[in-house]
Amino acid sequence: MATAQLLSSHLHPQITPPLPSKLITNRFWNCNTDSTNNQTPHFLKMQFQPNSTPTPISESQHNKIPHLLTVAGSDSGSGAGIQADLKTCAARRVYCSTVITAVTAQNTLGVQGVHMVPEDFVAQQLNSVLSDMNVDVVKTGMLPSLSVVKVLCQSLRKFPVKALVVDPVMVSTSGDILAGPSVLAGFREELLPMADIVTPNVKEASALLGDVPMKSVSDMRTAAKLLHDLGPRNVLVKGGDLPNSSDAIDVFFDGQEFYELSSPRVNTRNTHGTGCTLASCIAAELAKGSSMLSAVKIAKRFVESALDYSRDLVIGNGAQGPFDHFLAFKNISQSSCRQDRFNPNDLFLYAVTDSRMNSKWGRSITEAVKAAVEGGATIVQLREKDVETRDFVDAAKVCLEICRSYGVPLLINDRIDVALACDADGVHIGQSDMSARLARTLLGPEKIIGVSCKTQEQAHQAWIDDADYIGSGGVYPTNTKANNRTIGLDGLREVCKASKLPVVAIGGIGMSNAGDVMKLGVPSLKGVAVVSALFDRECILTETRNLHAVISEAALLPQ
Ligand SMILES: Cc1ncc(COP(=O)(O)OP(=O)(O)O)c(N)n1
Ligand SMILES: Cc1nc(C(=O)O)sc1CCOP(=O)(O)O
Ligand SMILES: [Mg+2]
Repeated sequence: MATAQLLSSHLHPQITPPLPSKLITNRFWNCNTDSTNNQTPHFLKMQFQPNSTPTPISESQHNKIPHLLTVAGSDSGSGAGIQADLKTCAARRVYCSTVITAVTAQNTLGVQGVHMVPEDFVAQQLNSVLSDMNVDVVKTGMLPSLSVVKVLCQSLRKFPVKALVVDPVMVSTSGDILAGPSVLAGFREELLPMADIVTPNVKEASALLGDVPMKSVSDMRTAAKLLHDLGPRNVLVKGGDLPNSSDAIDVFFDGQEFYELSSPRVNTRNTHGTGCTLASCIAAELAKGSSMLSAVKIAKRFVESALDYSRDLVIGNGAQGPFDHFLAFKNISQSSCRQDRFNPNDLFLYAVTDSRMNSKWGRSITEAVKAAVEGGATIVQLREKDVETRDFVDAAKVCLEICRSYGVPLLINDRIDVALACDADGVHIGQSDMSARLARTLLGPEKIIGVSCKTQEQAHQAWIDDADYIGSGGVYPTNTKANNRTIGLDGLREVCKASKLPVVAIGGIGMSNAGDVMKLGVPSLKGVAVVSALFDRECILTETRNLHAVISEAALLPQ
């Protein structure tokens, strides 16, 4: 049941240099190469060789889809329970099978009736799915009796899975009791010790701990620690119901560190099913291979975006309506070829374009980008300060095709509108641009957001605001950006040490000093971002290859 295999480099990032002349990076893309049909996307795997032209490798045989089993109750109104889990998994592109523990008659007014499924039939459903279907992760919701908890634990011992996510559902959003006191004992003694994460809200956390008072974030931290003592590997105490807070603050505890994850409270009546959705989204991301913290952060973003996009939806006449799991993706997931998740190692060799340099050398943006990715750039940012918006969008669309064919993410500097218009993989924003928090709201949970940070405080804020990485500099003086304050290697080291996000160094970096930057040896430092060292040169392809070789060598050296 351990999640060791799920804990990727996101939690403890290390510089992972590509092996020279070997595979640099494998990225799996959900690509539907034929935009005219709507069949299930197949996977295209890209393989990069630093000293040779990258070649796409078709992987039509790659047929395994991450698989989640939800063990929960049915909600006739479809806002919560099994139905919410199915919708979440569909939105997150994970297969979901179901074991139904109870059938509830409910709507936006409340729960009118509960029909419990006999435990031997729950056992039969569990056996049917787990004995046959290669389930990756199990997520639990409403477990209406102690005997159902016991039956589930027996099945999990017989058919171990990669991870168990326990949402200790006890009371519905409308206040109706969905699990009695005997179930509490089952949770405490049998299920929680098997869980990789438990996700109570404050009321559930309080009940699990024998009705301890829960009034503040500090109480939530204490509760997270006490719940962790009951056996689950990770605890997420959700603070959405905590009074007197403009933000929804959740406390995540992994047994060693506490993380306070905050998101703005969305003002809407449509909150029915948020707990089920959050837990099934965490489980879905774990099934895809995310680390636990990364899965939790993605799930929070997903719920926040869905609530925001559904804030004015009207379904039913009661106090608490359901929300739309798919609306958030209406505008931003039209493209069938987008990267699933941000990989911090993509920051390794970060090429940032410059329109003035392209004009000087008589090159188009697209020619420059093509040469950089062919040379081994692992991520590209279009930093085109002097280009007309219309031309920028057109060029960005072509660059996106080029980058996607090489498996390289493409970000847009400053211009969220351009990023949205061309469905780029994300944006890079500075301290005077809009906040990363607002950019996240506009771009949704999946896009990559980078923020320029010169100080530890800015790095902390970027993390709070849900950015994916920070760019830190100027490490050395530069002519590319006017009046740019230089922080030096010492300043970079300080920011990297404080940053919970992966860092890319920028400013005056080139062949002569990139090695020194990479040798800094701080785990959060993932690579170098360069403009003139690639684009203010005669042959971008050669410069990129050479710089790649230099930083690969430096990253491999012992610190
Ligand atoms: C990777 C990376 N890091 C920092 C910057 C600088 O961004 P910003 O501070 O917004 O300045 P401009 O690039 O807009 O001049 C960057 N672009 N990329
Ligand atoms: C775009 C940018 N941002 C910086 C920062 O310090 O945040 S320095 C910089 C310019 C980097 O260009 P070159 O590689 O040519 O020095
Ligand atoms: Mg900017």
